[in-house]
Amino acid sequence: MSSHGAPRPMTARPSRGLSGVADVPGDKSISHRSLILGAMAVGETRVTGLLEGQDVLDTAAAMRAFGAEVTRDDDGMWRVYGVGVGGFAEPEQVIDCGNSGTGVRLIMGAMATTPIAATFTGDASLNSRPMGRVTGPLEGFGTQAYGRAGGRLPLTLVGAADPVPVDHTLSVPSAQVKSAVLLAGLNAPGQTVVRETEATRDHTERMLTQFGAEVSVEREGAHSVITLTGQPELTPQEIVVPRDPSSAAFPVCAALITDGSDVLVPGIGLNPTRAGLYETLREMGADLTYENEREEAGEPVADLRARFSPDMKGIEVPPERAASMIDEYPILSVVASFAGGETMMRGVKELRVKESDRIDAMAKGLRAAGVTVEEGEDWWSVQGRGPGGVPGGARAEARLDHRIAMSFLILGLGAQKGMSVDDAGPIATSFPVFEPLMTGLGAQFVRANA
Ligand SMILES: O=C(O)C1=C[C@@H](OP(=O)(O)O)[C@@H](O)[C@H](O)C1
Ligand SMILES: C=C(OP(=O)(O)O)C(=O)O
Repeated sequence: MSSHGAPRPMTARPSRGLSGVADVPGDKSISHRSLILGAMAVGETRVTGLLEGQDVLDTAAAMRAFGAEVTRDDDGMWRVYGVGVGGFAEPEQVIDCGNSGTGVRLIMGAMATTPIAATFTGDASLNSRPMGRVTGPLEGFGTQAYGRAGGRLPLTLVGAADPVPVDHTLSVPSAQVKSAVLLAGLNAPGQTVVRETEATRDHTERMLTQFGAEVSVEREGAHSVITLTGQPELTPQEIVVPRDPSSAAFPVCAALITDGSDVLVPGIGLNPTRAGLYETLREMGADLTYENEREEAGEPVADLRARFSPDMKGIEVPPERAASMIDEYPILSVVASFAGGETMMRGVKELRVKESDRIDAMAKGLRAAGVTVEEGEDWWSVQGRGPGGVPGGARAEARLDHRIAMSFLILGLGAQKGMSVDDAGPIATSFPVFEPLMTGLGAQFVRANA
């Protein structure tokens, strides 16, 4: 939903000795896909562990608007009664995807090859993000797109009546674009091909296979050719959503930078296309261990244990790792502020087109907190001040961006004078229990400015 309500300022006070078990919610990427593919299957898909963040709730509402029945049992299990590939009905109202790039881009793909029209909108953040990267390849199927300048939302799509499959090479490393094309390919006869030169998260490919679609992936290094055979009948599934590694990053990083901490974050999905942050933290010298490594619902999973790590050193993050940790750069820059020496992050221009320009948002807030940051279009660097060396005591702008709000609140736990954000409201889009979960570990948060 685009109405966001009054801003909710919040302050994090210096905190030490965070401890306990942090049960983070389900993976956001997998949650969106469960609802969308459930809606495109014939019959009832059941989903447990679905993330009940606003982004995913908006996708659930959108699936209802396209004709699927989506319900939640009292025990938290979600049921999706799908209408089949090509079975979407024309929505009567505008589809409001709120703050969610994943939601709107995947749903546009899912409807693009059904002969119906739909108009999409979102909040001020989403309506400023580029959509041409998705509507361009969708036009190859015969879909028509009418958006604002630069392909921005609000935007109307008219689905192709006689779709032709496409062979698309991604021009940006984006799982959202890849997924939109594959979902559109579901209702095109013949083979839809997506080629990527940098590996991005592969949840769509995995889940399409799980639902019974024919998908082949040929890999050579980071290059992949993904081929989907169109017009399958998708079989409903029982899905158990693993816990989100992108949300787990916040309690893990809080433990690393606050004196005396020891936190366990169980059952975290460690799909290699998502786990880049944890590799990076270990290279920096973080006391971070994987316990009880196992497989759950076809995804590698482990319990993460993070302890206060006063000896972390800045590193040069390999650019080829960027896609596997793209949402984690804001919180990495916070950890880098408490490490010794420089952390250099290159190949990250995609950060400029997320919910906010994340390089600019973090650079401004970190500088206000007393940290030196340099930046160029495609890179940024942070000069670490060592454990206990970050002054803090400033107020950062969240810019309708959940990850920016959470990152500065975590910074405040380790900074000398804490840290405030002007609006913690956006956190509910991806991590609705962030505040109780963190305070349960011993973090001190105060609503309104302290
Ligand atoms: O496919 C997905 O679920 C996502 C892909 C990424 O976006 P891009 O595809 O734009 O890189 C990521 O930033 C987003 O949070 C979730
Ligand atoms: C970029 C993100 O989400 P989305 O693109 O779905 O809005 C994110 O969650 O960090």
